[in-house]
Amino acid sequence: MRQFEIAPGGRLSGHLSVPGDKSISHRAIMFAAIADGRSRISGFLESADCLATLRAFAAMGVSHSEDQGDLIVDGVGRHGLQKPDGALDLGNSGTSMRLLSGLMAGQAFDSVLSGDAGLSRRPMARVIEPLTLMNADIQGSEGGRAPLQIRGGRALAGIDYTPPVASAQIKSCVLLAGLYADGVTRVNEPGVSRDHTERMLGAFGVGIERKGCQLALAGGQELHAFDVAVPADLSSAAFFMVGACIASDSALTLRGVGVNPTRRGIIEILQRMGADLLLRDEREQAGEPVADIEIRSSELRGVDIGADEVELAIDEFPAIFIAAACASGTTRLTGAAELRVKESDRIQVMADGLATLGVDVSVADDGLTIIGRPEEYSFSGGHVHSHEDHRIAMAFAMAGLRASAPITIDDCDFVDTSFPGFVELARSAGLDIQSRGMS
Ligand SMILES: O=C(O)C1=C[C@@H](OP(=O)(O)O)[C@@H](O)[C@H](O)C1
Ligand SMILES: C=C(OP(=O)(O)O)C(=O)O
Repeated sequence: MRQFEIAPGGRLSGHLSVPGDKSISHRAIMFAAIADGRSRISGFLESADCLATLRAFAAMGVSHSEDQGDLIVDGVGRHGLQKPDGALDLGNSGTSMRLLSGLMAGQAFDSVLSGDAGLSRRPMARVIEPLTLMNADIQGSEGGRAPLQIRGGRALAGIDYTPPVASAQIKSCVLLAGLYADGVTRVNEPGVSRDHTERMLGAFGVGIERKGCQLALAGGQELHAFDVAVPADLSSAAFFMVGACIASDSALTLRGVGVNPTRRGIIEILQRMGADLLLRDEREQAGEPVADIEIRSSELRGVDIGADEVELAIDEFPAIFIAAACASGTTRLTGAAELRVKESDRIQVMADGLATLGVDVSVADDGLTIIGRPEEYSFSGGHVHSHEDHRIAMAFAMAGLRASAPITIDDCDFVDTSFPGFVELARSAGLDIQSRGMS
């Protein structure tokens, strides 16, 4: 397993392009695969998670190729997927498993969705339940975990469903099954969640209607090829945004980052904390809002973050906690129990790492409280465990910028699930980071 070693101090500067958006890359493959015709995907994220999705469709007879750095996918149509030879191994990727479960429920053939040890610990009852209501035959192993066994050839029926938590993965799963169902499928969102599925289904020619918090999609619609231009991933940019805020004498521009309103909670939270952060040249790219983000060293202050903001910044909390530890005053997060069921228990694992680095932190069931240390060295050095969670590893890497001694981080191979090239990009921006050990 690779380990990161970060020498203390440093500043971040320059113009950076972080890799493509993971959520949008997954959806681009899935929708292009079941569309009629050839789609071109530029800016596709070649991370382990998205490559797992790509391999799953290749195993179902969807061919792809590369042209001038773009990914070309030859769609097979809504009913053109073929039975794969074995289980579809989705690695560490929750998005692949939950969205594919909806798609597989509508196929004529049986399938098995499996994943690595981390993915096999994550809750899948949240997709098994609505799919079962739609008359799918889907079985998890004990406690509703992967592997998922899905029987094909079922007549699915549209449902009117309210998920128990705001989740783009549950919403997208139900809508994808809805494409194969008789009648209309309705999802009532209990809170705002990222809307990439709705935007991209629309771009592929699917009629999907929103009335307030309800989405409605009629079954039986065909998708038509579309060229997707994937923006840079705000969730990857988040580490550099926080790094530039907390390091002295720093100024970064992050180019072409997705700033979808259902995803940009971190921008609002950092601005509320006093970050010197500006969006430049806001524009639209293949149906998604994009901007350049300029960010400079900032004197941050602690804030309260409540349930209504959680899903808008769901993957950015590890980075936000690092910012909070460098702020003056206290940051309190509530309503964030969902963080406990990501690649790791991101509340406990971050709290443990922060405590190791000398930060005063207390944990509640649904959040945590961090008492910031705005002094020059907000963190001591120390040895932090990422628990095989990419976002934990990258967040603690940025803590090195305000540490008094070296920080080492375990289990960093998983960074490749979302951010291949993180170490090289961070070094080019000024972080003194080394990656050691075998992958
Ligand atoms: O739909 C997606 O692409 C994702 C949705 C989020 O999960 P939930 O929707 O379950 O909160 C997020 O944590 C995940 O990284 C990607
Ligand atoms: C939660 C994440 O991804 P997934 O659910 O796709 O594993 C993430 O990338 O932070």
